[in-house]
Amino acid sequence: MKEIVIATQNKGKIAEFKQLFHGFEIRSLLDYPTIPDIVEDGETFAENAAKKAETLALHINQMVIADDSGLQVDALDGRPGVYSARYAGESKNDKNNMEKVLMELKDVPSEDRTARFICLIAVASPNQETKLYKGTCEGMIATEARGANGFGYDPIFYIPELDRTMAQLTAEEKNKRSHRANALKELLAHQREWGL
Ligand SMILES: O=P(O)(O)OP(=O)(O)OP(=O)(O)OC[C@H]1O[C@@H](n2cnc3c(O)ncnc32)[C@H](O)[C@@H]1O
Ligand SMILES: [Mg+2]
Repeated sequence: MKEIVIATQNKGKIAEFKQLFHGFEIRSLLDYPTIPDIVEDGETFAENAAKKAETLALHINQMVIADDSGLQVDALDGRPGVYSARYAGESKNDKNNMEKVLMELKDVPSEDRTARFICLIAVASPNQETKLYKGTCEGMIATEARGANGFGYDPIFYIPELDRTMAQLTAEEKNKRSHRANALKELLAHQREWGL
């Protein structure tokens, strides 16, 4: 089976990529435990995605994909943005991150709670220019967490058309409309360039 290496340690992302890239064997940073932590010090999703993909591609000398993603809340001027994973502190705790967003929005009326998930996928290969593919998914921030599927901010990300939060969708439903799925569609439109 063809193999795809994804520079992520996030088990939620790994599970989604396994479903999205069917027919491929998915490897991740969890399979390369000796590679030092990659510091995400970029100011944009694109910079961080490129850094993650390029760093691992150099270490293993083969093509690597990375995903840098996050939640952008309009009433918070785009926060948590690139700081989504660590919004409530270095412990990277999903529940604390969601509580912080809900607290910051406690006086914001429903019509002003618009938000989106953003995903930048970088593809890096030794001696090739890194390419970036973007996907988004529009929604609203709920007033409380609902649902147990997915990961990260999914329980507070409400999708009005479906009247459910992202965490109330099945994996299949999320993978049809998510920011990650949309970015991957862009990548797959170029898959021949990458020999996939
Ligand atoms: O860097 P890697 O190892 O890939 O894993 P990470 O969790 O640190 O990933 P990011 O740096 O891209 O941070 C993204 C954060 O944004 C949130 N996020 C991204 N995609 C999401 C999704 O599909 N649903 C809910 N939250 C998501 C979640 O809190 C992630 O931890
Ligand atoms: Mg990260």
